[in-house]
Amino acid sequence: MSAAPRRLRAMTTTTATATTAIAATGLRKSYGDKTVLDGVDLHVPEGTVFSLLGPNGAGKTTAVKILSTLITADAGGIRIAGHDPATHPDAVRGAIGVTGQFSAVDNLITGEENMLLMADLHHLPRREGRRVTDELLARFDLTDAAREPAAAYSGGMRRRLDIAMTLVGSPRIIFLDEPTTGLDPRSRHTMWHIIRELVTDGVTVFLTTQYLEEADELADSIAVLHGGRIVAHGTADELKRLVPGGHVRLRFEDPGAYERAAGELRETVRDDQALTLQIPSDGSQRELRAILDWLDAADVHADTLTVHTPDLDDVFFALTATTTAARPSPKENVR
Ligand SMILES: Nc1ncnc2c1ncn2[C@@H]1O[C@H](COP(=O)(O)OP(=O)(O)OP(=O)(O)O)[C@@H](O)[C@H]1O
Repeated sequence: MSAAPRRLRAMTTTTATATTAIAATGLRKSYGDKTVLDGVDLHVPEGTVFSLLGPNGAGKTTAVKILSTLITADAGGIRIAGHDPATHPDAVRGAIGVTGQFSAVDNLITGEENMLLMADLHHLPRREGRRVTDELLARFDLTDAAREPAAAYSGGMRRRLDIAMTLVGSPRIIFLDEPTTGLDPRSRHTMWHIIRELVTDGVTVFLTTQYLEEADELADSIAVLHGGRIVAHGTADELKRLVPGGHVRLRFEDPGAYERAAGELRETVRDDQALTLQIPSDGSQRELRAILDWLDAADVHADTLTVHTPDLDDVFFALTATTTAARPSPKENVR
């Protein structure tokens, strides 16, 4: 985990009086007889990264659309940068930027033209628009490609241009709806770097993501949306403490040693194909020593021993288990 979120976490937990950038209470939204948001409360202090997690169809985009004035809630109170979107939508729009799953980039014109168009939309004087465009294109490593049509950009470049366009209006709050979906690992890391820089500049980031690792890396605070409600809320570390799942994994190359160990050890989860045993453990030195002592005493030789502490994936799948299919990660492919 990076140093920046830790620093921010410490800051947000100690600064109880921090100004609130985004607040929602009792947010409700239904489409026909389908209730998507069923009384959602959110609180995001200024200058922090908040991540809304939830399985597909949980209502994350709906929440972003409501908070960013694109649609209205059926009920609930909202304050964005101190403004009520129901009564002062323009004030809210002036304070926020939104980068959705569907890009605002016009593929038929160049990156530079997209930026200048955005500067015009924000009524920036010509020279100021030019300056901001050049500065942002340089910041997002797009200067060399500035005069190429956006259609020729890679997915990562287009996503960077999209965020650069959002920043033309200098928003203090940015909604990023799945900003790294479909990006390769390198582009994803670049995006994470951009998000961290935004926060360093004091911008508040509201992030929805399908990648738990992304929330773990970036977010000061995480809420899990499920069944229309926030089912858990806290820092990544707080959420990880909610679920058991720590274990030590022993892997054997010799089937005989594996069988002997499996026969002796109680409370293990066997994987007969991979010849691994999973022993519940908090990963403490005391428990590891006990396992090693037992292996020595039983004269059993494990080829590898790895310690697994619960991660956000464990939390997510535990909290959203009722409608989410079995966890696909190969590391959970244990019988
Ligand atoms: N305009 C609409 N009319 C009817 N139903 C809608 C509308 N918009 C969203 N929904 C439904 O509301 C639910 C929540 O959708 P939403 O897009 O907010 O979920 P999400 O958490 O962002 O999902 P994903 O991760 O797949 O993007 C879904 O069941 C969706 O089909």
